[in-house]
Amino acid sequence: MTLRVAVIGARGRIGSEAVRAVEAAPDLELVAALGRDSDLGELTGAGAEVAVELTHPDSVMRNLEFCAANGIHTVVGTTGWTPERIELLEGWLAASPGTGTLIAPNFSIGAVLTMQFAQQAAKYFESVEVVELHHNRKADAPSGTATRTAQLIAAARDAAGLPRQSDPTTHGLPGARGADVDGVPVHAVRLRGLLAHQEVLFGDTGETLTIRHDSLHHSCFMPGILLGVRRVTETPGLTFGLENFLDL
Ligand SMILES: NC(=O)C1=CN([C@@H]2O[C@H](COP(=O)(O)OP(=O)(O)OC[C@H]3O[C@@H](n4cnc5c(N)ncnc54)[C@H](OP(=O)(O)O)[C@@H]3O)[C@@H](O)[C@H]2O)C=CC1
Ligand SMILES: O=C(O)C1=N[C@H](C(=O)O)C[C@H](O)C1
Repeated sequence: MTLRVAVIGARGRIGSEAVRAVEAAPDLELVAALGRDSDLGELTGAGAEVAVELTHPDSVMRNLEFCAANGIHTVVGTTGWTPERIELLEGWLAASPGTGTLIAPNFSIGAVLTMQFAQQAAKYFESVEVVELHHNRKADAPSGTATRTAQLIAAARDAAGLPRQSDPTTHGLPGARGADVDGVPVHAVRLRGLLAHQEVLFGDTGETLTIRHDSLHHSCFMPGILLGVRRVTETPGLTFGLENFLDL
């Protein structure tokens, strides 16, 4: 028995790679590949059991509302997650018992480990900054991965009773110290030629620690997407982060 899978955002950078990955998986069947102009009814018409959502922060909510209402499980890579959006999604899933959604800020194993290592290091260093670097066609900044990394670092520091970090910078151009994500400065670089990269910089007396991850090709996201597709059908409700499906 194969699992019937659809990809929404099928012509995009990651979506087109996901289409190929699903087609190549013997236990999965690609039953629909939707672009911006497609009718969401194609999902139900094709009998999709799982939809992989890889579109744009402006599109993702409408697509997920439709999927939840129709009992279609979703694996979501699209960024733009706020507490308000998560609450809305949880409401749609609550009204559709048995339906599961995985939101993964990053599907690559290296990025998931980067977040875990950063969380682990967070309480040992006074200073921490996140630098994310992406291709220049990216829709948003900071990246979903950098935002999640900073949130995890901040939570680890709060749990250890560490104060929010501060420095004596009082003069300069707005933005020079990056965006403030839960007290952690996050800097975003956009450069033609890059794909997706992140450095987490830690500093304390006489030493620094740099955790760096580089995504060099969209293929690095595929094992995570396929794992999500296979696991989400047996995981009702919202799961946030691929680490929940990994044995780390
Ligand atoms: N979690 C992860 O590991 C990863 C997440 N991402 C995220 O995935 C998202 C897509 O990234 P990327 O592929 O680079 O972006 P692209 O712009 O290359 O692709 C997005 C695609 O979605 C299409 N699209 C937009 N709205 C809709 C809609 N309502 N229905 C169907 N299709 C739609 C676009 O069509 P059109 O071109 O006509 O606008 C486009 O083909 C981003 O949020 C990105 O941050 C990316 C890589 C990894
Ligand atoms: O837009 C991208 O390319 C990526 N988006 C995700 C993010 O914002 O974190 C994941 C990865 O960084 C690639």
